[in-house]
Amino acid sequence: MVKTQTIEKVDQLLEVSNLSVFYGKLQAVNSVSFQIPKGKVFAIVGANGAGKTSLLRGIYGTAQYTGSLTFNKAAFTAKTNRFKSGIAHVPQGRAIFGDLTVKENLSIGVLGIKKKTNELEYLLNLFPILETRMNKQAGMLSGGEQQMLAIARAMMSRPSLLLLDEPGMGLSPKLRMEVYESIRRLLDQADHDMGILLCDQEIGYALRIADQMSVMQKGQFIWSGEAGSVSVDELSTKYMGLKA
Ligand SMILES: Nc1ncnc2c1ncn2[C@@H]1O[C@H](COP(=O)(O)OP(=O)(O)OP(=O)(O)O)[C@@H](O)[C@H]1O
Repeated sequence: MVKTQTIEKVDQLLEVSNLSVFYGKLQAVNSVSFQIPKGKVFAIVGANGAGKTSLLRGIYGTAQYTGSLTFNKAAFTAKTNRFKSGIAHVPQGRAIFGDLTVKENLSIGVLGIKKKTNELEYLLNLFPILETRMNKQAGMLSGGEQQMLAIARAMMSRPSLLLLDEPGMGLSPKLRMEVYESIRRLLDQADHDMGILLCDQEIGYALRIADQMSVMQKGQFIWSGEAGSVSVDELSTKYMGLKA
């Protein structure tokens, strides 16, 4: 009798095929392909100038790109509104409104979309620290709290895909770890199917929370695999040119 093997069907959230990103004549991303399954954190690590931010911008449609993007089984064109399709982008540098309160910052996250009833309650469960800071000016929060606020604001629209560009930048190792743990928690505790694409310069933090990872260099992926299949030392020495 012939044995049939059951292959688990993976439900892909985002399928990126031959993505290239350009700034005029400069090509920042060179024909990159990967998939993000629902419920997973996909991390892209690479040094300064590797092309991480450009890749996120290509996916979000804010930089000129070629290649194909399929999100929740629908093909994107350059004109598809990514936010309305269910993608939220937290760019580098915590784009919060420092003069507004935490509560006001969060309410901006749902502008322009159909309001659900309990976004705030849902978010405060995921980021309990923000509940104690609701009426505080966002500019007065610590760096880690500001980063959590930026992520929480993006989550107010309950995106299916969250794009995070170096969420630990400028934070102390302790705060950085807190932010990364809250990122993993928000995926694991989300009340809907979602995935996360995270870009980072440092392998160690990303590796702790990622399910899958790629190393990017000069606009291309030079290593891709399961995060659990590799050590920080191996990736650092072999692919990032760093000493163990
Ligand atoms: N707006 C822009 N106009 C022209 N070139 C750009 C622009 N943004 C980025 N680049 C170039 O694209 C390449 C990739 O940059 P990118 O910011 O994507 O890298 P990165 O991996 O995110 O780096 P970092 O970790 O320093 O943010 C670099 O050569 C950079 O100089």
